[in-house]
Amino acid sequence: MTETLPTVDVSPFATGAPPSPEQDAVAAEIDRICREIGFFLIAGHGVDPAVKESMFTAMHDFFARPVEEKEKIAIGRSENHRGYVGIAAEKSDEEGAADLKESLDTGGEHGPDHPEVQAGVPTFGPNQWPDDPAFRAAWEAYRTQAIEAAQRVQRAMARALGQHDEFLLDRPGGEVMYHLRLLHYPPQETVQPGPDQLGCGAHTDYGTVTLLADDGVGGLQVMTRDGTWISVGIPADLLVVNIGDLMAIWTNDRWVSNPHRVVNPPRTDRYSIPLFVTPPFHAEIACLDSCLEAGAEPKYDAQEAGPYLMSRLNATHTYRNPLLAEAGSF
Ligand SMILES: O=C(O)CCC(=O)C(=O)O
Ligand SMILES: [Fe+2]
Repeated sequence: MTETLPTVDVSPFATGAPPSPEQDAVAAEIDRICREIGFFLIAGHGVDPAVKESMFTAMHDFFARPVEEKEKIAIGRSENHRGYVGIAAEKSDEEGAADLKESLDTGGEHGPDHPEVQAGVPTFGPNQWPDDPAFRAAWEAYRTQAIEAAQRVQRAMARALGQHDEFLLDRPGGEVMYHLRLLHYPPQETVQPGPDQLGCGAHTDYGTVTLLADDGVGGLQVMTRDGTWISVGIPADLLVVNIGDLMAIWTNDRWVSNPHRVVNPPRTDRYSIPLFVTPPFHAEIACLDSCLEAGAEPKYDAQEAGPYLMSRLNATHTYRNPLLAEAGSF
């Protein structure tokens, strides 16, 4: 069954907007939705449709290249988790089969003088670029606008949680991390899924929030709090926002980090672009007082954001974990 997720207009939280009653209404609406399902659609995100379209065009061109060319920028050549991940080189569901998707992982572009690079923080450093000048221009334009959209959402969420508006954007422990992932799911006929094999196995996201654009082909499925899988369609002018594990820890599960997965479409390719937002590498994530009901205990141990992220990447990527590859079905 395809469901329509609720839509929230986040434009009142545009960078520089003065405080307004509309903002309070947006924050209250997000709180109401995320208590039930940690997935919703956003309008008023500020991403120009032409900028999004150019990003999809550039990624189509990249994924259409021969695999040997894509492997020249393989993620295993990067010391900071950026580059190409081939088909079946990741297990989003550690217990399940390998993912039938390929990706190009990108993050902030950090030179050798960046303090976090100097400090050897493993999520900071240079990207590996496709050999295509148009790619980088399209990427820069899209990433800038997607980050602005994610910041609108983070301000609204901070307000909803009774914190000051910049709470999620300005944490001790470094810079908020924005990891832009370009994903390609080939058609079922091409990849021939094994039994229970998916484009992206069931998983929860690891960070604070994820902002997702897709090409309208469909295939994303979300598990609701009561354990039912629903298929989610994404209207062309909207983006999806979903809650990740660190936000569930911060809110003591007031907001849900839903398992979700992707099925390879029949007879057509699917392309999607998640922007993963993770708190600063050294930020301590512990249950917020505003989310702890009287007499209740925190459900989760506090986590340091970066090491939590790395533990999840180590558990799911073959290039980080040779044992995972040996475990079979890769
Ligand atoms: O491709 C999608 O729609 C979702 C991908 C996803 O869930 C992920 O990369 O974490
Ligand atoms: Fe995900």
